Amino acid sequence: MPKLPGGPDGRSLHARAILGPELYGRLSETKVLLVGAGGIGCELLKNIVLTGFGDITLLDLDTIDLSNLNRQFLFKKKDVKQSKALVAARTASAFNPNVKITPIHGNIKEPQFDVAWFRGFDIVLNALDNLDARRHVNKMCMAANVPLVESGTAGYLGQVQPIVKDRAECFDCVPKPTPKTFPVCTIRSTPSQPIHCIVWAKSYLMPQLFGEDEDSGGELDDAEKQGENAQEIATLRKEAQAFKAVRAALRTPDVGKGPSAAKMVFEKVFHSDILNLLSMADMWRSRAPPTPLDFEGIRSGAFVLNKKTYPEDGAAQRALKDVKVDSGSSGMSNGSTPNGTSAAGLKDQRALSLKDNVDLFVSSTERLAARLRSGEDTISFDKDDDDALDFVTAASNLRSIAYGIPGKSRWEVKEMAGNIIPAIATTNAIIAGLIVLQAFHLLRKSYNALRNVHVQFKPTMPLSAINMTPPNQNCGVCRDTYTEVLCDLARVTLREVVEGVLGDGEDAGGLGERDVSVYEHTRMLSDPDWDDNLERTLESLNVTRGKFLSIVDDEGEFATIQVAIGVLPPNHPADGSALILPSPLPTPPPRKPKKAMPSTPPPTGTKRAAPDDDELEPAAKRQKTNGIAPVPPPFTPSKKRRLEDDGLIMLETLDEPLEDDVILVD
Ligand SMILES: Nc1ncnc2c1ncn2[C@@H]1O[C@H](COP(=O)(O)OP(=O)(O)OP(=O)(O)O)[C@@H](O)[C@H]1O
Ligand SMILES: [Zn+2]
Repeated sequence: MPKLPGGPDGRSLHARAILGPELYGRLSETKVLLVGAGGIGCELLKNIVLTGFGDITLLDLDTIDLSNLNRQFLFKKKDVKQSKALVAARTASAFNPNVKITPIHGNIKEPQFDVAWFRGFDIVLNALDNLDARRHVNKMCMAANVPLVESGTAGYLGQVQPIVKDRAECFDCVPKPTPKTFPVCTIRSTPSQPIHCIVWAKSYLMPQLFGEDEDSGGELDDAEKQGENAQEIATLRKEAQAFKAVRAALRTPDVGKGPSAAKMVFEKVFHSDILNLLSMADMWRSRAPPTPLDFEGIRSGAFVLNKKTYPEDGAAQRALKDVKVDSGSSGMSNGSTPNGTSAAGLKDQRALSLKDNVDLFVSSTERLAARLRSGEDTISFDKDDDDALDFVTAASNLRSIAYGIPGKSRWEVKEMAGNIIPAIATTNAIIAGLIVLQAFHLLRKSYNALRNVHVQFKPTMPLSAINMTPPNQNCGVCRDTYTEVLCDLARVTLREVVEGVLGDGEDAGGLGERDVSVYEHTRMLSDPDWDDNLERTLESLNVTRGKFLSIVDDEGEFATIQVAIGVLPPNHPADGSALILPSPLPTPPPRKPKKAMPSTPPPTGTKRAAPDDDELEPAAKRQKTNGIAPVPPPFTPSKKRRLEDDGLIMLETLDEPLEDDVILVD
């Protein structure tokens, strides 16, 4: 048998043969940032360590949970509650003695991970699980001009997207669907599906009882504005007011007299509130009315539906009669299930009877109340918090019973309330492999070889590789011009930064005399008619390290300049300038001139999906601020927005009939 070369080289024999000596030689020096050490992150860390990447920074904000262990194989039971980044780095370091892994237990959005920090990497690999963090890393990579490989999995599906500024779409070029929302009144008065009851328990009841004491009136104001039933809104307002008493009871030590706090909550939400809603006869003309539940009656087994009040044998009655204990899905039995077990066996997957749900409601409410009394200020839903999950399971099932909707097992509630699609280790492994392949193309600068790769549920074609699409010209992230200033935030003013970055007037080749508006994220800090903030320091405006100032040309002729805010270097002399401007100054490219309207829409083959309104437009009109404003809904100062400000009409779809004086924005 031929002898493999020994020594340190034997380990890399295959990798070197496949990658070639040039790329392989560079890997040991390549600085990689891996964001996320979860399902994909663990697989990916193993891959890059074994491939020969030599300098890896691994960042994750979380600690290890027991439920991670089925797929996040770098962790063991003894590691539960420890930092994911630290444990993953320790385990994976042992796979290859030549690797240096720097673990960071932190949030990638923290200010110290600023543009200069990102610029220190040759490539960034995302292994995240949420849109917000993904968008943040995408923007930082655009600002730092570092290639990024973005990825995600959902059950059997997965995707890898290589991103390189100006050559391909960034993560934000294509708007992402916003999570499904439901009308307030469906959730609060007229649920018809299990998910409506789960959302009610998780996002309404739980915050009302265990969250911050705040007025929920805003949501109802909005519903009213949207034309929802005024009488119903008035009833819901009264209902919300009445929460004060039960909130207080939950926070008061039980003195052993009077009804328990859990019973008070039950009677309010499953009895009185339902009676109130029933009094609105109009509402129940075309839909089955809900049934008020009777706490003592259910516990004693005496609870029966009042046929006089509910003459129709509606869905509520059917649910109450429906005894199903044989499966984990959608069953709800009426009787008690002996000793908390069922034919189905597994505790979390069994169908809960009405009495089971009442018992679970009481015990979980008491557990949560005890936590409040022992010092926890607020408790919000977390799928891994057993007390919270029990509460949401029981409360949503009780509401379902009241409304004649099928119930859900604890397991199903966890999936639905946590928006969880069960993770599949194999999909994560395939995606992690594909990320490395795309990373090689980026490191070789073989841009023509880059592909968006999808793992799909198609036995005939489980993988699809799609050619890269050029950036969306309207993208409010990658079409902007990025620059950076270093400054002493306490000394430098907004005017100094803005005028410094714009430079001289147009005669001297700068943008200095143009009318601009300045934003920090969604906050407007100044515009040509409003300069109150210009003499204020960045610190006083809460414009801190890691944030961006967006300088938007009011004429819309030049691309927006995004100024990343950094701090002065440690060796900067104390009496030195408070501001270091970029050199050369940024030169944003001109925007495409506004085109005359073509009479027909562009051919469908080249038409991009119209960006989602939520992505591009603020729900509220732009708001002037003294720097400490409430955060309005996100928006990116975009071309579309500016055109609207210019008085142009924006069309929802290209199919809308065009008026004569409308300019079509391409
Ligand atoms: N802003 C962030 N900064 C750093 N790490 C983040 C950030 N947001 C998410 N993460 C990390 O990204 C990882 C994503 O991994 P994964 O999708 O497997 O989620 P998980 O939390 O491990 O598992 P599950 O959600 O299924 O319980 C998590 O470890 C999470 O802590
Ligand atoms: Zn983009």
